[in-house]
Parts: sequence; structure tokens; C-alpha cells
Amino acid sequence: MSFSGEPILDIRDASIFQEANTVLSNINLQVGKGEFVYLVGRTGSGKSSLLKTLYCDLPLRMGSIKITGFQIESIKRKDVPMLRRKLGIVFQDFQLLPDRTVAENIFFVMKATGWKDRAKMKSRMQELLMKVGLGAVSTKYPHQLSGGEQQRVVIARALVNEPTLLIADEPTGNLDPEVSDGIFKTFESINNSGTAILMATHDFKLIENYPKRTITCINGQLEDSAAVTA
Ligand SMILES: Nc1ncnc2c1ncn2[C@@H]1O[C@H](COP(=O)(O)OP(=O)(O)OP(=O)(O)O)[C@@H](O)[C@H]1O
Repeated sequence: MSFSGEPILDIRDASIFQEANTVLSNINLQVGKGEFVYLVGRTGSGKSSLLKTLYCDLPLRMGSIKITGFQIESIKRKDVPMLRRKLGIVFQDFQLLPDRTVAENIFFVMKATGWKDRAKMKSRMQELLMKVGLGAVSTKYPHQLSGGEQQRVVIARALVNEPTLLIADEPTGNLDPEVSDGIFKTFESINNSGTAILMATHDFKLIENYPKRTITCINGQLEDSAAVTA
């Protein structure tokens, strides 16, 4: 694919490993600012490993990756939190702190990323909950929310620092179809306000209903729907 500006994600001749095994070999991928891209492939094909490499949870041992301005192959350990601040990361299992309220869960990330002004934190938190379609839930604990509501809180939390790229690994994996659809629309509205989204999913119904550029992990390679149709 070609872009008018610099891509927000630029993978060049990278290989992705899990211990001694090569999961993906010599892959190339460019994602433009504000794009919405699905990442699909059979179980074990390497989707999560690729995403983990992007946010430095797995080391990049071969090739180069530039993401939101950071060069992964040469990134210093001290810069990893800064990279993760520029990315929003959403997983399938909601990963909220169970013993803290929704507000405290969001404040926790804010404090960890340098927010100090209590009034600003509160208003940002309320703005984010509105954005993901949640009403007055800030004083509730995760167990008092449905799975879909918890996932919305996780999305709100991922948006705290206005990421330019949101990475989502099976964000609708544990949700029933109607709830998934609502969550997906939330991602779409986030994307419409300019955030690029890279979403690993098994949810082919979603892809059928909302077709977008799709990258498939297959036989250790990436297949790009855009390359097929271009
Ligand atoms: N922590 C780990 N240690 C060793 N090998 C791993 C680890 N995690 C994954 N793998 C292996 O790496 C390969 C790719 O797994 P990965 O989780 O990236 O696939 P995936 O496409 O995300 O699968 P799924 O759709 O089931 O989530 C698989 O062969 C898997 O067994």
C-alpha cells in the first residue's frame, strides 16, 4: 500500500519469534495514520506474537519496526513506557483491577503516566466514559458490570493519553454477538476521530459486516487484502 504521509506502523523484513521458534518470517507491513486494519489467521498463526512485538512484550530479533515514531529494534528499555503511552492496548480478558472502582482503574493508568491534576483527571475520565458509551459507572467495581461494559472501561482506559494507534487483541472474544457489535462500533467511532486501529480477531461475522483492510497470518507470512485488490 502507498500512503500520502509517513506510516504510523512500518514493519520491514521482520521475523517474529517465540523462544527458538520462528512464528512469522521476513514480514513487511505498513499501516497509515487513521487506518483500520484487521489481523486474522488460525489459532497459533502468530497474531498475538506480532502484536506483543509491537508493544515490546516480545523482543524484536530480526528486521526493523517503526511504530508511532519509535524504532523498536533499537528502543531503550526506559523508552518502552513512553511507547506504550502512545499506543492504546486492549486485550480480550478485560484486565481491570478487580478491587478498584472504574474511576480508580482509569486514575491508576493516569497516575502511572504522569497525570497529577485531580480535576483534569476527573473530567478526562468522564469524557472517556462518555466516549465509549458508558453512563454513570465510575463508582462501580468491575464485577458489578457486564462483560461488554467492562470491555468499554478497558477501551476508555486505553484512550487516556490519546493514542495515535490502538492495538486490540481479540477485543470481542468473550462477548456475545450483539455486545461485540456495540464494542466494534465504539472502535469505529474512535477510528473516525483519527486513531488508527490494528485489531486481531477471529470474529468473521464482524469482518463480514464491517469489511476493512485485512492482514492474514498464514504459513509464517502476512497476506494483505489491500495488496490483492490494489
Ligand atoms: N509464551 C510463549 N512461549 C512459547 N511459545 C509461544 C508462547 N506464546 C505463543 N507461543 C507459540 O507461538 C505461536 C504463535 O502463537 P500466537 O499466540 O502468536 O498465535 P495467535 O495467532 O495469536 O493464536 P490465537 O488466535 O490462538 O490467539 C504458536 O505456535 C504458539 O504455540
